[in-house]
Amino acid sequence: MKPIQVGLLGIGTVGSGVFHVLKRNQAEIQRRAGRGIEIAMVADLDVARAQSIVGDGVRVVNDARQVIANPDIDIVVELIGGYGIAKALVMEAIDAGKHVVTANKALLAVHGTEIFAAAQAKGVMVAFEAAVAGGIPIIKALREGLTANQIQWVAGIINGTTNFILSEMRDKGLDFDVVLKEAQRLGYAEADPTFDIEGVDAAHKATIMSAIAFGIPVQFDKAHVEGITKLEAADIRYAEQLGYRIKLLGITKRAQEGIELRVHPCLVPAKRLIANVEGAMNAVVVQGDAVGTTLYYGKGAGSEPTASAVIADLVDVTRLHTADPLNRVPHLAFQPASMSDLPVLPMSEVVTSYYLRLRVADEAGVLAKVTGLLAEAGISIDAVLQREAEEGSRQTDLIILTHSTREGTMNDAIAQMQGLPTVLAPIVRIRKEELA
Ligand SMILES: NC(=O)c1ccc[n+]([C@@H]2O[C@H](COP(=O)([O-])OP(=O)(O)OC[C@H]3O[C@@H](n4cnc5c(N)ncnc54)[C@H](O)[C@@H]3O)[C@@H](O)[C@H]2O)c1
Ligand SMILES: N[C@@H](CCO)C(=O)O
Ligand code: NA
Repeated sequence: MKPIQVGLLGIGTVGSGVFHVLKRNQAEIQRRAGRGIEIAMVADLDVARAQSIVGDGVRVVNDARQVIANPDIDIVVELIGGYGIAKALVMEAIDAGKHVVTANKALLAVHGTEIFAAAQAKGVMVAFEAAVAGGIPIIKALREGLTANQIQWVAGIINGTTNFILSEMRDKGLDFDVVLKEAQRLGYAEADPTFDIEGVDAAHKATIMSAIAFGIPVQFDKAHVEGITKLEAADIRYAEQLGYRIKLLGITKRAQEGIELRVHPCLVPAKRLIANVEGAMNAVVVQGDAVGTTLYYGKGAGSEPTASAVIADLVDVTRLHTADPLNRVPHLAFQPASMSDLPVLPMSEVVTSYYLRLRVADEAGVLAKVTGLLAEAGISIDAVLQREAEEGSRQTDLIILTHSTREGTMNDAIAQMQGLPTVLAPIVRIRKEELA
């Protein structure tokens, strides 16, 4: 049988990895797919660079629409990125009856509902393993491997750039800006690195996992998004002293009244495996009612790790190309007619535990006032760490770890404590998850 014909839109970091791995492992991949997979055409704005990657045997154009219009192309792989031209091209490819493979989490988190509906109507597949945690097969695990389970929660380190920054700051005492530059140099960061450091990239990925875990539409606009730019070195140190590490986590949870969907820095017990995931590595923990806790670990970014996921999708699409469109694995794991309308909860309804740091006057009775306000709010305390005032200073840090409470309740309690004359600076609050 003729190899399935693939058109690549964009041959940068990920696209070139796809080309090289497909070439290197061609025979093995064909044995798995049951059919050859051939990159027949490439579109990139930089035609000369693209041609130098693929050699003379592959046609390179600068207009992606020529790939979509080519009747010989069966699968279009979108590796341009962003919500702009990439969205138009993906919709046009679907409209032209092509299957689509993409690594573009931003696109799917924001426009996924429209894209999956169009693909469903047209009877084509949109595959996106590379969009979440790069090479880690987390989409496959959630959608297929864990399909027997009621998923209870998913929590992950799903942005390599920020995990790299936190690791380097902690281990080497380097400054944020220095480490960010290094992450960019190493190719981990997004084209616009604010997406990484402000938690947006992780929220894109958490949004996609949330949809698959709970059978809800993708709703990036409902996600709570906080990055690492406001984290202070003092909190990283105090967390360590209390037996925790601070990680930027993407979390989605099934709660009583709806679904939690949030990205923020989080204290995690240092003894958990995920707390020891360092550098640019990613890890996702999934809790299912039947399977219990499972952990997925690996490279969430980079040329060949991401290509590994793109090619897995190419193999899946190749295998399923001839299958009954109504009997394929559904895009969001649940049958389109069986999606749930459980709401994504506002952050005030999220239930979690907290680390609080208060800069307080070093005088008698402060601790009693603060703990009194927490007790009045019904928030119970897990641990307290009071620093000795530094020589010559009349201020000190008071660190409190709490048990679980509603975020709205905590907001009110923080406002009350902030009003105390002995609380001298804005209270630092970092959420905490035991993840067990
Ligand atoms: N780099 C990673 O580690 C990684 C990991 C997971 C997912 N992703 C996602 O994969 C996608 C690609 O990322 P990348 O790192 O390879 O980006 P990149 O910038 O290295 O490559 C993008 C390529 O697209 C080309 N391009 C831009 N506009 C084009 C257009 N209109 N028509 C044709 N080509 C065009 C560029 O010339 C470039 O070669 C993004 O959605 C990204 O979020 C990347
Ligand atoms: N910028 C992303 C790339 C992989 O999606 C990261 O740092 O994880
Ligand atoms: Na993946």
